[in-house]
Amino acid sequence: MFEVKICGVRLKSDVQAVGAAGSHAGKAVAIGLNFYPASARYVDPESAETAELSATAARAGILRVGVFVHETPEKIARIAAQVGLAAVQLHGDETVEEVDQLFELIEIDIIRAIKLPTGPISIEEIDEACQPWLEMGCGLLFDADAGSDHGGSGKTLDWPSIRSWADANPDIPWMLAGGLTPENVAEAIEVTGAKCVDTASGVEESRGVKSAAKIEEFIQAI
Ligand SMILES: O=C(O)c1ccccc1NCC(=O)[C@H](O)[C@H](O)COP(=O)(O)O
Repeated sequence: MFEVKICGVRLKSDVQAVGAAGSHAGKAVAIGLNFYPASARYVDPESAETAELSATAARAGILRVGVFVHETPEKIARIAAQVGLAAVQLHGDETVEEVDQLFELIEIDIIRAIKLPTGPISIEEIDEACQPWLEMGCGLLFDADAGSDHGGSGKTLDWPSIRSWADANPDIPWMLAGGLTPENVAEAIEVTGAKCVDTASGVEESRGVKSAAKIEEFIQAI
């Protein structure tokens, strides 16, 4: 679907930076729009600014992924239609029943954040965390467990553990997140074999404020 997602984009200029960097590097890019009110990266789904952000991305051929934490399936479906999302990313502790209901309401992809500890973890433990979501048809995004913040922690996963799981499951597509930066993303890809990477804090000047230069460097480094 895409090779890189820059998550927590809040300004039209951020979208333009992602589009330009994607074109320079010849990469399929996506943006994450964060609809979790407690996040420093929150954008209001009802605002004219968000509609304009989404329209700017659409014109540039950039996919929009909506990030949600503990919203009702009905609200997620309404926002997805309103904003023109290509996928929704569930980053809380949503239940299988809630995700089942969401599948009834939307036809776009559902990405499940699999929040893992930052230390070494076995193939079996990762399998167990993924299994319910794979059975439902969700896409997988591996991220570092951010506790009550849910995401965007800047913490990295144990990449060799992810590689071991990926080698044991070569037919399952997945995405890598968690503390990826322009400086470490090439190594993360080399170690894990990730085909799709996601970052939020690694391309920011300060929490919630994206840097066009870091977005360019990150996408160039892939
Ligand atoms: O970014 C947030 O503030 C956030 C808050 C709550 C749930 C999810 C959130 N972000 C989701 C993402 O896709 C991030 O890119 C991912 O968690 C990695 O973040 P980082 O370690 O900062 O690159």
